[in-house]
Amino acid sequence: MTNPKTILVTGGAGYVGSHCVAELLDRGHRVVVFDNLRQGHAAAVPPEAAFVQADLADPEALARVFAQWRFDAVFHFAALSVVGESMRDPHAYLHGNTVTSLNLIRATVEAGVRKLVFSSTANLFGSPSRMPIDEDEAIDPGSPYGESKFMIERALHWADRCHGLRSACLRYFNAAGAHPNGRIGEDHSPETHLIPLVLDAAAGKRPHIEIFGDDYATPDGTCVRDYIHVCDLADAHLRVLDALEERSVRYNLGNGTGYSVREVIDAVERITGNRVPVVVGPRRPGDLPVLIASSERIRRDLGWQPRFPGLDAIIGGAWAWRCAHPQGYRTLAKAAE
Ligand SMILES: NC(=O)c1ccc[n+]([C@@H]2O[C@H](COP(=O)([O-])OP(=O)(O)OC[C@H]3O[C@@H](n4cnc5c(N)ncnc54)[C@H](O)[C@@H]3O)[C@@H](O)[C@H]2O)c1
Ligand SMILES: O=c1ccn([C@@H]2O[C@H](COP(=O)(O)OP(=O)(O)O[C@H]3O[C@H](CO)[C@H](O)[C@H](O)[C@H]3O)[C@@H](O)[C@H]2O)c(=O)[nH]1
Repeated sequence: MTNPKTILVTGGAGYVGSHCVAELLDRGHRVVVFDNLRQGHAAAVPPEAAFVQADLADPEALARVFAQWRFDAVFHFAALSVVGESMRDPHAYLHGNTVTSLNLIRATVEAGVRKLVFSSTANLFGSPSRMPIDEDEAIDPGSPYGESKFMIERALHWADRCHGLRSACLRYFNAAGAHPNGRIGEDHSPETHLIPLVLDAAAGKRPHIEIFGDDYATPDGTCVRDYIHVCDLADAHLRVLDALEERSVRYNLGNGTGYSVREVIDAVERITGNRVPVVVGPRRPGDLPVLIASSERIRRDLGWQPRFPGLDAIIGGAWAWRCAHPQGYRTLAKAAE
């Protein structure tokens, strides 16, 4: 490592953030995690990272952190991020996600930090005109969650124009998998994501998986998504840091291959060797039939390419983590007592 950097990671105790922290530390960087632990886990933050438990809604807590460390960049993962919840409580998302991000952007600008990498989402593309979806697709958020992410993208646009804060907006498609080091993985409460739910059903921890609709205009009638390994997302964050010397960027991040809900269930049965009981339910409001990313732009610009592109590798890693930590981070927290 020739040039170690100091990075502030908001939401670094969460799923994607903790994998990015691991990648940063592996590459010799210094990390400060800022997380309120509303969803994240202290046990997901390794001892090599400094940890501040605080809320982005608290500008004074932010000011203290920026006064204590001199950051080279900010990685901003912290957010409310459940699409369905945002449909039931739009204010929590339109207000909560934006106010906390505006606090962070202001503190970043005031501290003279010049780079910020932001977790955006495929939910910006609620009415795609073509598949796969590239960065020129029209923005039409599919939910208040997606709208809040778009509002933050716009705030970052103006922070660049007015203050020279360079940002990368990374629109993740479906993050999945677990770190090969076996220490970190996906543990949300409540869990809403398909792969961990199907794994729970395979492990007998849930009676079945409910398929949200099998009457879509897709080959088997179930929704198709582009699952991207969480470590490939982390790698993209590291690559865009250098690109930000020049200009702000936005990239769609996926593998470019779609898998249906039934294909995910079949893969889980194959990998675990267990049967997954299935119940077909109604469609979930807000779900699109197909979401597949074109990541040609980041491949071309930065040479990014997924290291774990296959569904089996993604599910296999997630299964290994769940087998090693059947209670998720609760297992680790107990062991540390
Ligand atoms: N997981 C996905 O498939 C996916 C897809 C697209 C975009 N994203 C985005 O990526 C980011 C990370 O997603 P994730 O799945 O890791 O979520 P997560 O809930 O596991 O992690 C978010 C972390 O932020 C923390 N946090 C939330 N609000 C905070 C606040 N006000 N102050 C301080 N900390 C706060 C939580 O405690 C949690 O540790 C989110 O911004 C999400 O919207 C995720
Ligand atoms: O119990 C379940 C859970 C999910 N699904 C289906 O599985 C697919 C994937 O659902 P997830 O909830 O795992 O993921 P989403 O595609 O809804 O959402 C993901 O992508 C969004 C962008 O489109 C957001 O960024 C969000 O944070 C991220 O989790 C969807 O078709 C959903 O209908 C089921 O059939 N049953």
